[in-house]
Formats: sequence, structure tokens, C-alpha cells
Amino acid sequence: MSATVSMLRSAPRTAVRSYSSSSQPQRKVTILGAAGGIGQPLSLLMKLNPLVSSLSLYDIAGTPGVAADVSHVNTLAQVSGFAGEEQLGKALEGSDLVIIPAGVPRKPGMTRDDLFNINAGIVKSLSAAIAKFCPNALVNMISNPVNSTVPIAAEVFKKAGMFDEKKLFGVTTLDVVRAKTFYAGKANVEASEVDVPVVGGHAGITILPLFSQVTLKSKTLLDEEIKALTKRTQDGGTEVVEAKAGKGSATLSMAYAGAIFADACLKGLNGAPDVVECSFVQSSVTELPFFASKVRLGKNGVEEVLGLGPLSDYEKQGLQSLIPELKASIEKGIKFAKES
Ligand SMILES: NC(=O)c1ccc[n+]([C@@H]2O[C@H](COP(=O)([O-])OP(=O)(O)OC[C@H]3O[C@@H](n4cnc5c(N)ncnc54)[C@H](O)[C@@H]3O)[C@@H](O)[C@H]2O)c1
Ligand SMILES: O=C(O)C[C@H](O)C(=O)O
Repeated sequence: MSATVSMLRSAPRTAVRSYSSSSQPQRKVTILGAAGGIGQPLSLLMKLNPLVSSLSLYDIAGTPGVAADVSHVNTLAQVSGFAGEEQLGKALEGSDLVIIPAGVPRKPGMTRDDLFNINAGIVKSLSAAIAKFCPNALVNMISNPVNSTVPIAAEVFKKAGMFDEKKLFGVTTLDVVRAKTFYAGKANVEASEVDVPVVGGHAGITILPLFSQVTLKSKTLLDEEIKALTKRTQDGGTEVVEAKAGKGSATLSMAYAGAIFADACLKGLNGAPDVVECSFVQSSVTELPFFASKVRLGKNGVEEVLGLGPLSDYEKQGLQSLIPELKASIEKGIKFAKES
């Protein structure tokens, strides 16, 4: 977290240094859905990232404007905008990392699964394009329902014969960001010094923060306080959807979280040691084929899926409760991709 803040503070200076650096790998990052509520601030944050040399912004419309705007920021990345399906291949070619925030967001009263009918098709066609134009890229899936869109992408990649489980990630970083913020507020500690793993999936009770493993405790919170923090983390997305009252879901905090996760992926690709973030990936940590847990990132994507560590009784119970819902969402995604 603090690394990203310092990245933002020092972006222009770092970028000038990067121009003269010949040792840093050239990295192309593509954002699909770049003109949207998440896409625009995420494009800005990726433009500030000194590890990005080429930033490709794709959407069905509106990307030339976003690209022109972001391109004036005086940092390393060269920005290109692509609009419409005929330009998708060009947008993707040569990508090291593709971030997907394309698709519709929730309105009050909806679950993430209510987005399935529209977003499943969008994710399926974008995944097919990735398989064709940049089969070696890491993919960061933001589009909801993540518990189903990641299995959809995996299935599309399998059909195309290029699936590599090390390269497909469901972005659950916003759950971690929320868990850290909410815990810090309650325990009265610095948010930037708190770390909390969040495991499971990315919807309702499938989001399981492991507050028993928090890195910084100033005092032991009561069981009731931990339960309330868990519920608030699970309902964090709904809290924003309701506050926005029909104007969408989390965009700014998601762009922040997406930028942190993308930065971690790029650091891993570049060989930085000990890069660990939570993500929803192919997994054998539980009986489910996909599961979010801490993941060590490396030169090929996932280097190691880490286990859950010791759980409190409350967390063990949460884990048991989330399995059926997460299983059903994963199976729904796989079925859709196989049958459509
Ligand atoms: N993983 C998470 O933690 C998390 C957090 C917040 C939001 N989300 C999800 O992210 C998605 C986007 O949210 P938003 O607020 O940015 O929505 P938005 O409507 O503001 O933007 C979505 C963008 O996707 C574009 N798009 C639609 N179809 C496309 C296609 N075929 N190819 C390329 N682009 C396409 C739209 O034109 C639009 O610009 C939603 O599904 C939302 O639920 C996930
Ligand atoms: O809640 C949503 O619909 C968006 C996102 O998944 C979130 O957690 O904010």
C-alpha cells in the first residue's frame, strides 16, 4: 500500500529516470473497458506506474478521448486508444498484462450474480480475443461476477488450447483494501501498516477476511467486533452501490486496488522477490477448482498459491458456509462457457 502511495508521489521524477534506464523491461499493459468508471482512473494510475512502457486503452467507444487526456501526463508510458471491435486485436497485440474492467456494474437491490447475463458474454468474447492476440499475457479479471467470470475465461482459454493457470487472476484486492481500512478504523491503528488476507471469492459471504491473521494488533478486538468487521467487508461493495444510488458501484477505490494488483503482477514478471497478494486463482487449497488466497507472483505469473494458515473457529465456520455458493458460481461460469 505504502509502495503505491510513494509511487504516486514520485511518479514524474521516477518516469524521467526510467527514460534513461536500459535495464528495465518494456511492459505493455492493456485495459479493456478503459472508458468506464473504473477504466478511466485505472488508466491514469497505470500511466503513473514506472514499470509500464506502453499503455493500450480499449473500449467499445470513448477511448480516443481518454487516451489523449491521459497521454499528456509526463511519465514513461506511451498511450494508445482503441475503440470498437475491429481495433481489439491491435489493442491486445504484444500485451504483457491485460486488465478487464469491461461490463455493467450493479444498481441497488442487485447481486453481482444478476450481472451474469450481460457480463458473461462480454468476458467470453474478450477472453477469446486475448487467446488469439496475446496468449502469453497475464489477465487481471475485474468484471463481475468474478466468481464466475474467471472460470469463464479459463474455459475459453482451454478451448483455445492456451490455458495457463499461472496467468489468470480474479482481482479481489478491493476486499483486502477494505478489510485493512475497516480494521484500522476499529483498532485505531495506521491503515497503511495493517495487512489482512481475504480468501474465498468475491461476492457476499464468499468474501472471507482472516482478521485472526492481521499483521498489526494494538488491542484484541471482541468477537462481536470481528463479526461486524467481517460483515462490513463482505458488504463493502453494496455499501458503495447504495450510496451511489443507481449511479454504479465502486470505481475509484477499485481503480486503486486494481492498480496495486497490476503493479504486483508487473513486479513479479520483472523478477522482484517476495511479491504476495491475495487473488482468485486456480487452486487446490480447498476442494473448489478456483479460490482466493495469498499468491506469490513471479516471472510467469503465479509462482505459488499459499495455504490459508491457521483459522479461528469463526473463520472455519465462514469457510464451510461459503463453499456451496462459491461452487455454484464457479460451475455456472464453466457451464456457460462450455455451452454457449
Ligand atoms: N472485482 C472487483 O472488486 C470489482 C469492483 C468494482 C467493480 N467491479 C466490476 O467491474 C465492472 C465495470 O464496472 P464500472 O463501474 O467500470 O462500469 P462502467 O459501466 O462505468 O464501465 C464499464 C465499461 O465497459 C465497457 N464495455 C462494455 N462492453 C465492452 C466490451 N465488449 N469490450 C470492451 N469494453 C466494454 C463499457 O463501454 C464501459 O466503458 C462491473 O462488472 C463491476 O461490477 C468489480
Ligand atoms: O459491489 C459491486 O458490485 C462492485 C464490486 O464487486 C465491489 O466489491 O465493490
